[in-house]
Amino acid sequence: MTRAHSPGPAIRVEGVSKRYGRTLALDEVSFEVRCNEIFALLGPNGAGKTSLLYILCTLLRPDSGVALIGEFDVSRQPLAARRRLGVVFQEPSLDGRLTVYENLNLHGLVYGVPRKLRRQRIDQMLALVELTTWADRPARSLSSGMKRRLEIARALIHDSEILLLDEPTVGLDAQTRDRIWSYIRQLREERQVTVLVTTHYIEEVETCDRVCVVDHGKVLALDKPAVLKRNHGQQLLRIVPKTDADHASIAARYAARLQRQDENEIILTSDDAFSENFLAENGALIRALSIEMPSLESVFLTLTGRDIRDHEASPRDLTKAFGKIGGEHTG
Ligand SMILES: Nc1ncnc2c1ncn2[C@@H]1O[C@H](COP(=O)(O)OP(=O)(O)OP(=O)(O)O)[C@@H](O)[C@H]1O
Repeated sequence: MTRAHSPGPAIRVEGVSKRYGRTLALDEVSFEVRCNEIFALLGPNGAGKTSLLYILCTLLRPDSGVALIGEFDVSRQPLAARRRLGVVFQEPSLDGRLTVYENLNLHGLVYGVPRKLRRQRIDQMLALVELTTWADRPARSLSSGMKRRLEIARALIHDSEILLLDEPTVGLDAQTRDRIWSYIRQLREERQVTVLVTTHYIEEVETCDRVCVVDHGKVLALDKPAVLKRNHGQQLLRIVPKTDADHASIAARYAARLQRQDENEIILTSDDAFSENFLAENGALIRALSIEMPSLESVFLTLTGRDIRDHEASPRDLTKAFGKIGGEHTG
């Protein structure tokens, strides 16, 4: 199936801000997503990605700024904007008692897809996400990876042009994550869908067309992965010193190159000659050392001063998850 795209961008966000009490979740965010691209919003937990997605899918109103889906303003024409969108949220939203087929059918009914077309699309989507043989099973009997595949299929039953995916692979094993990404790419090729995906898995954004790095509600950089690496990437040396005293002496001696340190590790900016000299001079002080070529991780570190690996779910995130389900709490 081919799709004729309108000439403008698929998504336009202009100066969007959103505040929860004292927390400024989005601070004048602006960017455009081109038709048919796979666009990643990369940022740690709490960066503002979900708030932005909620605004785009009309569940949350921005305090200021404008967000457009195609030519439709999400605040003024929410229904028209919504019809163009398929959304997969972080929290599963399938009805576990209904079968796989019924979940898809219900979605088609809600969006007013005529019966014959509904059947046809359900069959197509089930085939795409390889769930045809599961059509008559209750959704609750699926594994988490299969549920995520079903949610992606469901988001496309009303022939949405734009797919918003909030951390679609979070909590899934590596093989399932690869599979989900191959469906996403296939959708882009075969159905000319535009995909905006949020993630904090840096390796996943390598294959996206463009990456928007966000932190503390601000866009820090936006470009193709290769360009981000060229402009902001650094070769890094990750060093695990043997003792606390070794740690202190390395950190003091190379303060000018210090990117980040914690109790286990020191990260220095590097190049080939520096790495070689460092090892020759400090070999006796270190337990382990690894060289990282310019990567998106180093881009993130350079832009934010923080390591994206530090951001695992914390008790604060769990409290925030409560807020997302319904409660509003101020930070
Ligand atoms: N309902 C809410 N009430 C109060 N603060 C909130 C609420 N939802 C989000 N926040 C805060 O707004 C900021 C941005 O949160 P948001 O969920 O948009 O970030 P995120 O990048 O999507 O993170 P995650 O990956 O954890 O979903 C955070 O500081 C968060 O604590």
